Amino acid sequence: MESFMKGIRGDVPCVLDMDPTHTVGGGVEDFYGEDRATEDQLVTPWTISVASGHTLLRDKRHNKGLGFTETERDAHYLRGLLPPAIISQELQERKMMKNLRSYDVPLQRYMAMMDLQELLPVVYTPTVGEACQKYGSIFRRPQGLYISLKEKGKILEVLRNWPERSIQVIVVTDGERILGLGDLGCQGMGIPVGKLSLYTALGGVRPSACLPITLDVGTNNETLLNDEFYIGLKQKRPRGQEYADFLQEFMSAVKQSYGEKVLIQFEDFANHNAFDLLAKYGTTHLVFNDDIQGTASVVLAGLISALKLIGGTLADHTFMFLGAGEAGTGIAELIALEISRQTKTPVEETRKKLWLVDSKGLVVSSRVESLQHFKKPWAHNHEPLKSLLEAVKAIKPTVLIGTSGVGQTFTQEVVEAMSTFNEKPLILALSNPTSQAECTAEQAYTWSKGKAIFASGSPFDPFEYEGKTFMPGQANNAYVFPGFGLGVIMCGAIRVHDDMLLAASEALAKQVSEENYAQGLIYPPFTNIRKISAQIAANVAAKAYELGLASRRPRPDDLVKYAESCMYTPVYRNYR
Ligand SMILES: O=C([O-])CC(=O)C(=O)O
Ligand SMILES: [Mg+2]
Repeated sequence: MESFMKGIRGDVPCVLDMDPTHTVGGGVEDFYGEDRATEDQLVTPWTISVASGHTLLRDKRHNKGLGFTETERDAHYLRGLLPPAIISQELQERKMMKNLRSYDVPLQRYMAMMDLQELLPVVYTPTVGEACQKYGSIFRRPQGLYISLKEKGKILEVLRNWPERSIQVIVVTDGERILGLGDLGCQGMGIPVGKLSLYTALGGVRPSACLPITLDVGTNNETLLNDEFYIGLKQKRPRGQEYADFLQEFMSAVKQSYGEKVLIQFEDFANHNAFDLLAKYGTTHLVFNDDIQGTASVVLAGLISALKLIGGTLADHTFMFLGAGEAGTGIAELIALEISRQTKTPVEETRKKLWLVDSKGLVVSSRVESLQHFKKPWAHNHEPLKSLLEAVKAIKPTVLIGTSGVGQTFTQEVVEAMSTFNEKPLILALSNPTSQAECTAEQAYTWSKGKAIFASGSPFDPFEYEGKTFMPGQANNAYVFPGFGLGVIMCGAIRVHDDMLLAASEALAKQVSEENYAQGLIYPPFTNIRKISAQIAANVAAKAYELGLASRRPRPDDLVKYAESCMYTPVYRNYR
């Protein structure tokens, strides 16, 4: 079986190629749990067979549709099962794109692409948000692995039902805070599926090595609980020990199944679990929280490159956040860390340049007793202020960052105030999807009279203001997590370290060209993302080696080349 797997995958030179013996500490080598079988412990007699004929056409990993050559049609019993034309992969892609573009409604495009996610650049924010909201009614065929409270005590067995054994990246959500849309329960599955599609499309991680997981622990969303089409458990979310035990079982089962070096990306958990999970499993597993760490790394990159446009060093600026949750505090902490490194000042000092505003107003020291633990480091000395506008006027930030998950909260007054004391106010409206953006590109440019440098989490079209075209950037964690993940797995990292996030930011910021700056862009265009991901992967891996956290030896000399050689491309392989 091993040689068979090498045979079908061996045509792309890549260390990520599944050598089933490559992991430590897990059950990877014992793919089917056969070694653990006893009279009481029964095992499933899994088999692997070579697909041909009708079965081959229905196997989405190997099917090429009309792309099968004459020889392959003979060799694989396909004669008669396909019409006679042979259509190249390139032509198939063109046909697919033409069909997709013929749909006017983005959600229809999403549904058309659900069948094809491994091969095409994928649907992401904003449509994935709508897809999650309507997942119950658009549900066609399952994607990803659903692990619900019903499977408590049996999670290891559920993992075994997944058809792939060699997993390198897991994106897991419990659906409690899907983008800025709130608790979507089990329907959050669109997010891990979408994120992993980007892992493949943007970061070149092999699709079969990606595992999307939704932990269904119920939902507190009354609409879903009363929806006859809801696909998840109809019960309220447990808190405390029951939740912690379930997560513990999951995390242990993952390690046991896939080993020490599988990357587990936490996605769209609610604040009250996200920080604790990251802290708890950060020391025992290879975990990464995209909303806290990925977003932070992308925003820091944007800030580093924005300095070329707004001048000064990071330490010269004053930052204000609306929203003191995962993204807000995550970004703030990474900026404070970078300033601390640059200025050799303790992070406790550098944090004072960053101000957070939450739903109760400015985060200040007089509120410290009642603050959630992740907000406490940001409670600076200042009189209490109730609104963002008051806070902006009092603190006069140079950079305003929206991470509130609430749309239309950067009002005209706020943007105008930012423009009175800043030559070029930097305004980042990061909440997703578009409906939750703190302001639109059009509003930022119009209200600032064309002064703002603007980027947002979800994409906005270029906007023309007084004869000039403004290009909004997309400050979305999608710039970093695919390359970051590739970097981590290609060097066999065993833990994620904050310095690896800084390394990713620096690599991304370096990719912004003079031409981009001239257009007011603080991020490089997404069209070059595979190249960018390779640079990020290389820088992250270099840092992991430097920190002694990389287990793959010897260290490749040219990490960029190595990253590129590790990237999977969806081209049809030739069959014997
Ligand atoms: O998914 C996205 O577009 C960015 C993200 O992580 C979030 O908003 O939670
Ligand atoms: Mg997210």
